[in-house]
Amino acid sequence: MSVPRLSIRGLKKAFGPKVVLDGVDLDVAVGESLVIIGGSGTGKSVLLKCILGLIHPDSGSIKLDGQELVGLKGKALEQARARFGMLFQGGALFDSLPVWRNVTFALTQGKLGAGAAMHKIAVENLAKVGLEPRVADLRPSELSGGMQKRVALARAIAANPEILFFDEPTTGLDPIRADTINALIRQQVSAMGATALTITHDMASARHIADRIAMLHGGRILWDGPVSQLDSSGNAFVDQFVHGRSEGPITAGANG
Ligand SMILES: Nc1ncnc2c1ncn2[C@@H]1O[C@H](COP(=O)(O)OP(=O)(O)OP(=O)(O)O)[C@@H](O)[C@H]1O
Repeated sequence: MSVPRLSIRGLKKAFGPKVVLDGVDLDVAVGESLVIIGGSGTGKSVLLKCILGLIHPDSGSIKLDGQELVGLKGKALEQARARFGMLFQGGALFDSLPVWRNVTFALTQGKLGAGAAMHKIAVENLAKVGLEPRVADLRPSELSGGMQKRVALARAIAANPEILFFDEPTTGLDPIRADTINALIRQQVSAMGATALTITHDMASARHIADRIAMLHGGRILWDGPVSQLDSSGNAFVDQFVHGRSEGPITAGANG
């Protein structure tokens, strides 16, 4: 078997007495789109932040192509992160910068300069997400929520990363705009041959984006399988979550 692009073993993280991750094991294969589902407060964001190196886990391992990420610092961490593209919840665009500067932010590391070349790259990436060239010169605040998400997606893909992370990519969008974003994510991930890891509690989005789904609950991955098996998982927790039932083994408020 080939080495997974991302391999997580025994990952633990607690904040004081509150155990959030309690031994997460998860592999993401090269070119696979994996979606992590789970209720509010189950630790999806904490897991993502551990992978991105924004939170230090208490123990466990996160390997990228076999290389340990936990404990990486300085240049080595920067090099690993350069392979990542990220779409943050809410877009996280800079309103003080025009759209084209936002899209090329990772390429310029926030520095100004190389204007014409960067503008061209921004326009090319905006086209990939269905936005016209004129959008490049607008400010994020002049765009609708759906357009802002597209700009954020253009920014995530602009540096041609090998691994894309999507944090609640459809939050705040109506179902039609959400579906457009899901389709664009699917399309771009395939076109780039990238590996994708998404966290969401939007089941429509999960079904659309995923090759494989993993459910985080009680600090662990309690089920993972192909999206085609989601409705026949035979797991009462997955069933309850997927169908949004209030009755079942998951109790509301259990995770804070
Ligand atoms: N820096 C922190 N300090 C203390 N507690 C934290 C910190 N970050 C997260 N937590 C706690 O960890 C738990 C998991 O939070 P997390 O944001 O990962 O949940 P989530 O699954 O992403 O939820 P949602 O779907 O609502 O975004 C929560 O109880 C949260 O309060």
